[in-house]
Amino acid sequence: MSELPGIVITGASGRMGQMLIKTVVASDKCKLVGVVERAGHDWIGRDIGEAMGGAALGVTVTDDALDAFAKAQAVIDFTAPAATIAFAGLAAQARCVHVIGTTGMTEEDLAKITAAARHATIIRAGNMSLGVNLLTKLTKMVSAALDADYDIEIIEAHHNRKVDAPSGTALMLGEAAAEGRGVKLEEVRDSGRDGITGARKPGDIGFSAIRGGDIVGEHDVMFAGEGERIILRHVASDRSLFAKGALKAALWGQGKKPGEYDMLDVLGL
Ligand SMILES: NC(=O)C1=CN([C@@H]2O[C@H](COP(=O)(O)OP(=O)(O)OC[C@H]3O[C@@H](n4cnc5c(N)ncnc54)[C@H](O)[C@@H]3O)[C@@H](O)[C@H]2O)C=CC1
Ligand SMILES: O=C(O)C1=N[C@H](C(=O)O)C[C@H](O)C1
Repeated sequence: MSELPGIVITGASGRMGQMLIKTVVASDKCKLVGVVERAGHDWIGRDIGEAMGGAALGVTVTDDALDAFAKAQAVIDFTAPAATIAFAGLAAQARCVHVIGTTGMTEEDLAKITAAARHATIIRAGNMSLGVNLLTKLTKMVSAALDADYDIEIIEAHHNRKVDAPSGTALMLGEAAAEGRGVKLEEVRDSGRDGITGARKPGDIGFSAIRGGDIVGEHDVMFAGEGERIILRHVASDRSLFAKGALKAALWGQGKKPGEYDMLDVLGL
């Protein structure tokens, strides 16, 4: 029997890190071979199962990412932009598939990811769920069918610990809406209205962000016309959704040529 692919999870103590560890441990298609946290974190050196409050898993939390990646076939990374940029170089060096869920990256960060993808298989998406990726398809379709008399507004809601806005998902949906209209999102994006903003500019795509409590992730794409509104909605109620999508991506990426892929490639949408 051939060896199961070994997976490393970065950001091991995070909300997504812990969910990903549970998902990988529960899978019979891969094995957990490493977990990485930032230098100085008090979980470094501890068994990850015990650190998470359960039974030992025989995997020690490390801050030596390259050493962990060298023993793996894939890295699943839901951390922060600066960490993800560094991991992209290390995953390429270690010849690991790099699955990136981290959001909040700048254009400059994304250019670095594209550069790393010349030598590595990178799968990146602001949302790894099947539902949201389907919603991007629907958004593009509806946007293409309607003219600019329908104002497009994207409204997202997340928990009170989220650090970036608009969410990665909202931006994916905005890109899809812009593509449907045949325009560039950066030319029509309107985020964070406040004060005397003036009337809405026709053709703009607006973004609003709600932050509160333990909301996992909710996204509406509203097409507001004269006398009607069409609203496409996705509600995530459990983070395991994202972790299962990320693991699917890590397995799908095995043996794929270096390049930048997304969840539409993984899901065949
Ligand atoms: N694409 C998707 O489907 C989803 C993406 N996300 C994104 O994933 C990211 C993480 O989200 P959460 O888990 O909620 O955040 P979190 O704050 O709970 O976890 C982030 C973890 O990364 C760790 N970290 C930071 N720098 C590091 C470094 N240099 N080395 C190793 N570990 C490092 C932190 O210590 C922390 O444990 C965010 O950007 C979020 O938007 C979250 C859910 C779904
Ligand atoms: O930070 C989160 O929690 C989430 N982040 C992603 C995003 O920015 O869209 C995906 C999901 O909505 C949860």
